[in-house]
Amino acid sequence: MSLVLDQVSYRYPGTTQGLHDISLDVRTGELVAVIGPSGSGKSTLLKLVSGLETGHSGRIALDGEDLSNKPVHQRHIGMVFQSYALFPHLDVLDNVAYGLKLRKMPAAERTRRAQELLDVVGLGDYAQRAVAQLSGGQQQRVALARALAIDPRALLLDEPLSALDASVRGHLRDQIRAIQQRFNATTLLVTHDQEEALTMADRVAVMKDGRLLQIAAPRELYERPASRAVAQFVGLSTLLPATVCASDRVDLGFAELAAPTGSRRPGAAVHVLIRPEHIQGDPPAGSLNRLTGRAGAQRFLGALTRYDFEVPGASRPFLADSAWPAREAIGIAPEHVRLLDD
Ligand SMILES: Nc1ncnc2c1ncn2[C@@H]1O[C@H](COP(=O)(O)OP(=O)(O)OP(=O)(O)O)[C@@H](O)[C@H]1O
Repeated sequence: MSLVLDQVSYRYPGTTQGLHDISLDVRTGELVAVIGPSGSGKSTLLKLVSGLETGHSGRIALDGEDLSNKPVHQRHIGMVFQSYALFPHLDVLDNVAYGLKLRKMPAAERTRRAQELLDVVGLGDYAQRAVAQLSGGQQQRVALARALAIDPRALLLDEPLSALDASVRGHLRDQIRAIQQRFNATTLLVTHDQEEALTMADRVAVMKDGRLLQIAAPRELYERPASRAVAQFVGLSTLLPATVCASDRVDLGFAELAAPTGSRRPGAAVHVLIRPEHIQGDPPAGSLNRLTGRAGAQRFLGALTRYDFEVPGASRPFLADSAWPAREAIGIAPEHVRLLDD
């Protein structure tokens, strides 16, 4: 089942907030994560796909079928929310079987199906437990089992892990991804956690102010952000204004760097993007793109130290990751100096 949004716009009545001209497709079995600052429209997007919010322009279609006039229950979409939204008066098995009961599946069959899904999420022995006796992570697995039980045409996950402890989150992230792949479920995942998005998704969509800024595979998004807004939101970096001064050089004001400038002309205003892991400490004197200065604030992160490196004249320090902070200079290979057009 492929999910297609074609020029979808939506405005909350009486406001200017909503979505503006969103086009994106989620291929069969693909997991697309939607990230963006608070208020960027991530939840609104899921609500429109699920049918919890209606009245958009443009088209939302599942395998070619327009969903616009279908009520929530006829869309056949599985949903998992941040708040587990389980029924406290039903036991675990009945929670999972709930959607099947609505769909009038015979009792014996739905018990078998619900038990099967509980086995998949590793809670086969918890079928008769009360929901309140489960941990947050277990409740979220029940919610996932319930969403999958109806054999959904698509799966919508809205911040499914954000209420959980960090230790549970990492494990459950892997589990959800494995189950999503096993079911070949076409999935939209909304998260404010970019690490979650980059690790779980086939592609990541970045939203801001109700618009889609970029959609790309995690590595592509990280290595080739389309704009400064995306670069600032995805991963850590140093971003500095610069001017192209020759076919392979940019001028930062306080120094020049060798960099691939593509087809840009001298005088073009750009921003230089440098990722922390691409900064080399104390390169040999005379090497290309060597900048002298001194290390500032340091944060020890175990395997590496993240530190600021201050270069005289620069408006902000360079952010670098390495085993040890540089003593007197940093270096950046030209291919790791990325230019973003202003
Ligand atoms: N029911 C509503 N009525 C009016 N405006 C709304 C409503 N719900 C959301 N908005 C506005 O629409 C915009 C998008 O909200 P949305 O909840 O989709 O953002 P989000 O990216 O999911 O944010 P967060 O990460 O904080 O959950 C925001 O400016 C928000 O204030």
